[in-house]
Amino acid sequence: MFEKRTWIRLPRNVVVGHGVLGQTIEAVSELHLTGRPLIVSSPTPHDVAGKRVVEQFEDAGYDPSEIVIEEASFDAVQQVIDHASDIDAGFLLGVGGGKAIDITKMAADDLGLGFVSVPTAASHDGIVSGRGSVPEGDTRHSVAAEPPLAVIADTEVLAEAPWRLTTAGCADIISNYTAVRDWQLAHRLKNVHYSEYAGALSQMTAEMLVESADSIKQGLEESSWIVVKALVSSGVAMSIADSSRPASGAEHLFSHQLDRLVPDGALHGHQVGVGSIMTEYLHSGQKGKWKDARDALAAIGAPTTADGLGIDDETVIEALTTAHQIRDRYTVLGDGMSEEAAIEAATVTGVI
Ligand SMILES: NC(=O)C1=CN([C@@H]2O[C@H](COP(=O)(O)OP(=O)(O)OC[C@H]3O[C@@H](n4cnc5c(N)ncnc54)[C@H](OP(=O)(O)O)[C@@H]3O)[C@@H](O)[C@H]2O)C=CC1
Ligand SMILES: O=C(CO)COP(=O)(O)O
Ligand SMILES: [Zn+2]
Repeated sequence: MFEKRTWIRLPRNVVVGHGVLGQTIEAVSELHLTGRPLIVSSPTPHDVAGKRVVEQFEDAGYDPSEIVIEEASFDAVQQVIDHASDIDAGFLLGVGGGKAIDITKMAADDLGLGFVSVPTAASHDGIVSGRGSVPEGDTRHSVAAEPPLAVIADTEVLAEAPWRLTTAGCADIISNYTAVRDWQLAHRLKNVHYSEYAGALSQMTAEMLVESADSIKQGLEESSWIVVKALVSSGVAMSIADSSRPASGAEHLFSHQLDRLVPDGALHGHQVGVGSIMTEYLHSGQKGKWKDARDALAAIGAPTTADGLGIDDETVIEALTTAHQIRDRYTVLGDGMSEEAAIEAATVTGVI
């Protein structure tokens, strides 16, 4: 008997483009959500977009409430849950970078309420995914959370964000190459389930971004358009896989470990980008494609070295040798690298 089943949770409305923040009410009303909206943001996103979202709901006759969280923590998730319960919220909107969006996703998951994602930075591919991460305690990687019912990505807002946030988003996408390689390796060696559709979509997303690298330039709104579409596509790949596997391999383990060792270090995307140079080397050797990964990152202005991340060489080696402990996810790091091998990989690739 045929017993396979799949359940893919995707957003109903993905609205991307110039000025679409002004269409928030339109995009949300199509979802038939009821009750009070709670707008969750962090300080800068609140100023650049959150206030406008609240005003739109007020003007449209809703009774919105808002909360501004300062940091990515379980306390912040709880604050949002408590506030939502106090005001009897009907649905949640997360307005911001990865921090605000993930906290809202996790709170919505706990509350069983609908969630709308309003990114203010094209900095990571969690804007569409049903994954949330709070970098606190031992768990640094994402866990299942409420996927957005709608995504409203205004390229005018995204283009005004600091450029480094956009290059971080590009690097998060470029890291899909090694993530897919790790996933395929785990499939071959450990019989981990591999989705051809999700793997192909994730890889194609990285290829298309790299091919468009010449058009990704500071000051061009078109760049935000290209990057956010790639972030959406990568998030869809995660939704198809029902896992972050298509977009997260050993380069992400390395980044999560850096977050443990250096809280408030570099941006997520920048860390995974540098990680992917080294893990590509581990996959394909000295004459392999690690130079392509490095050159693609350099072309869009993302860091390619420990210096560029502002992280010292010793910490990079410590993160590489201990990254496999982050979670039960088989990658090219296997049961862990020796210090000598880590120094070799980081030196040959010019990361240290
Ligand atoms: N769930 C998933 O699938 C994924 C989750 N992630 C997670 O996302 C996080 C990384 O996201 P990231 O966006 O880099 O982190 P943050 O949300 O911390 O944003 C980075 C910085 O950008 C600021 N910012 C955001 N938007 C603007 C803007 N328009 N103008 C000026 N400044 C702005 C923020 O300000 P402020 O300090 O005021 O908030 C913050 O200082 C990580 O925690 C990572 O784990 C990453 C990939 C996938
Ligand atoms: O960052 C992600 C994908 O880009 C999410 O991956 P993790 O599950 O490793 O947190
Ligand atoms: Zn990522």
